[in-house]
Amino acid sequence: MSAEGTDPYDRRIALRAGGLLGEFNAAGVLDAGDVHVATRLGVIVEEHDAEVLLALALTARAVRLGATCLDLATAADTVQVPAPTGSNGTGTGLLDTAELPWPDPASWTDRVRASPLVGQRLLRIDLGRLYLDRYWREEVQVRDDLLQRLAAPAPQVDAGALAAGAARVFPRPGYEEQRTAATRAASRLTTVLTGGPGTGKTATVAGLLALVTEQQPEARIALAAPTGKASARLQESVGRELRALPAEDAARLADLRSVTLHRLLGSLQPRTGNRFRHDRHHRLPHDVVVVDESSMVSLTMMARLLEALRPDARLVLVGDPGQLSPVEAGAVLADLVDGLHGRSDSPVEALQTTHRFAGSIAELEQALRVRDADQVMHVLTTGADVELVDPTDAEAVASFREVSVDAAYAVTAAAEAGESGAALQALEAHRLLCAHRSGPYGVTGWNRWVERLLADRTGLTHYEEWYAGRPVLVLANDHGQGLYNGDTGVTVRAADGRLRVVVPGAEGPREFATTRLADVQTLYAMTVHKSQGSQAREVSVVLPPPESPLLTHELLYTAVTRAEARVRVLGTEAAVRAAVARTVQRASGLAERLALSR
Ligand SMILES: Nc1ncnc2c1ncn2[C@@H]1O[C@H](COP(=O)(O)OP(=O)(O)OP(=O)(O)O)[C@@H](O)[C@H]1O
Repeated sequence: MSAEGTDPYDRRIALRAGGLLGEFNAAGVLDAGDVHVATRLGVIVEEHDAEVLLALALTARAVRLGATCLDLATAADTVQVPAPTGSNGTGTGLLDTAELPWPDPASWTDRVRASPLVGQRLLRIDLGRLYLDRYWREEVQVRDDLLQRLAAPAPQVDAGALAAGAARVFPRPGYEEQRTAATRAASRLTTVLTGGPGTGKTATVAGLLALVTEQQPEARIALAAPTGKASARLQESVGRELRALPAEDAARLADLRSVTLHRLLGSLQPRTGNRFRHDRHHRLPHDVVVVDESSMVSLTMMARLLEALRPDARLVLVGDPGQLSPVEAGAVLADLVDGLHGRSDSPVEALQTTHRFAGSIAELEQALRVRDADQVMHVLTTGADVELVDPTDAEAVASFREVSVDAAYAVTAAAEAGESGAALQALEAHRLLCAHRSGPYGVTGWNRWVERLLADRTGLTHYEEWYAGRPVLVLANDHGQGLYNGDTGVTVRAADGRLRVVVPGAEGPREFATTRLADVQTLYAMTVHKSQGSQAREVSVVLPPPESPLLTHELLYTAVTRAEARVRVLGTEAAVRAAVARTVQRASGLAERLALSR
C-alpha cells in the first residue's frame, strides 16, 4: 500500500500529515479527523513522539468505529480496513495492513505510558487497554453506579400481594417464564430483562408495571427508548399488552407515555448533544424507569442515565444483547450481561421462549442464537419458510430480485389509486435488507435495481424526485412533525391529484406534503441497522461476501428476525458460515471491569 495516486480532494486525507500518521492516513486506517485529534493534542501537551501520536489517533479511530478503547498489543492484528468498492487490494475484501510500520507492542505501550498525554490524563491506560479519558471515566462511572445499585437495599414489597398479583396478571399457562421474571424484577431495584425477538419482553414489562403500581400506587413511571422510532413502537406495544391485563391493573397505567432517552433526560442540545438537564445534581423525579431496546444505548447515554436516576428509583433495562450494537461507542447491554454473569446478585432475567415465530423461522432463530452453523445451513436449505439463494445462480438471483419488484409494484398500484391503507399494508408486507449502505451489496445499488426493474414493468420512468409509489425512509428526527429517524412511509396520489406521503402512526396513518419531508431516502432497500426494532411479513436479505467486516452474527440475526412469515437470504454458504462465526468486535473494558468487581 502506498500513498501513490492519492486523491488530494479526498476529505478523508489529512493533507498536512506526514510521517507515521500520514502513512496510516494514506493507507485508509486513519481518517482526517483521527489525525487531527492526534496532532492537536500533541501540540497542546508538547508530545512529538510519532508512535505515541499514532496510538492516540488509533484510539480516536476505535471510538469512531464503536469501541471504547484500543488494545495496543493486538492492534496490528485487529485493525481491519475494507477495500474500497471495485479496488480490492488483496482479493479478500480487506486491505492488507500488515505491511504498515506497526510499532513493537511492548515498547509502544511503554512510550505511551511515559507520555504527557497519560501524565495529563488525556489518555488512560487501564486493564491493558488505551482509552480517551472521557470513555474511561464513563466506563468506570457505569460500573460504580451499577454496583452501588446492586448493593443498595431492595425495595419493600408485600410478598403475599406480589404473588397474588403475579397470578392475576399472568393467569394463563405458558407465561411461567414471564411471571417469574416480573415477580423477581418487582422485588429489585435494578433489572436487566433480556430475550430474543418475540420472547415476551414487552408483556413482561406491562405485567411488572402492574405489579409495581399495585405495591406503590403513586409511583411515577418513565418509559423510554433510545430512538424516536423505538419509542413510538414501545408506546404501541406496551399499549397492546396493557389492554390484555385485567381492567383494574390496566387502569393504573392508562396515562403511560413513552419518550426518547434524550427527552427523558432533558437534552440541552436536542439533535446530537450529550448534555442534559438531569444529572447527579438534578435527578429524575421518577420512581421507575424502563428503557426498551437497550442494545442501542451507547456507553455515554448509559452513563448519563445512571447518574440521573435517584438512587432509590427502580431501573429496568430491556433488550436483546444479540442484536446490533449502537452506532456510537459501546455495547453496554452485551457487556452488562457478560460482566454480571454468575453473580449471586445478578440483575439479569433472561427470557428464552419465543412466542412470535413459528416453523422454520423459529428454527433458524434458534440455530443462530446458539451459533450452530451446520444447523443454520440445514434450516436455510430445507426449511419451508426460509430460502438460501445462491448469488452465482443467475436465474435464482433474478427471482430473488423479482420478489422485491413484485412488492414495489403492489405498493405503486395502491399508491397510484390513492389507497393509502393498502399502500402501507403493501409496504409492510416485504422488506429488502442490506448490510452495506453503498456498493453492489448495498442499499443504493439495490434501490437502483428495483427502481429500474419496476420501471420496466410499469413502463413509467420517474425523472422527478417524488412520484406515486415512492417508498421513503425518514433519516432524521423531527419532533415538531412527530417524524422519527427510521419511520417509513409511501407517496400516494391523493384525490386532488397531488402527492402526499402517508406514514403510519400510533393513532392511524398521517399525511404529509412532500415538501415537508426534507431528510428522506427512497426505501426499496434499507440497511439492517436501520431495520432494528421493525418487522415485515417477508424479508429478503442481501449478504456481502464473507470478508466484509460488516458481516457478523449480530447482523444476520437481526436481519432474519425482522421476518414474521418468510425469509430469503441472498449469499453463499461461505458468507452464512462467516456471519455465524464472526461477532462484532467492539473493544471495551466494561465487562471485565464488572467481572473483576465480584
Ligand atoms: N407467554 C406467551 N404465550 C403466548 N404468547 C405470548 C406470550 N408472551 C407474549 N406473547 C405474545 O407474543 C408476541 C411477542 O411478545 P412481546 O411483544 O412481548 O415480545 P418482545 O420480546 O417484546 O418482542 P420484541 O421486543 O422483539 O418486539 C406478542 O404478540 C405477545 O402478545
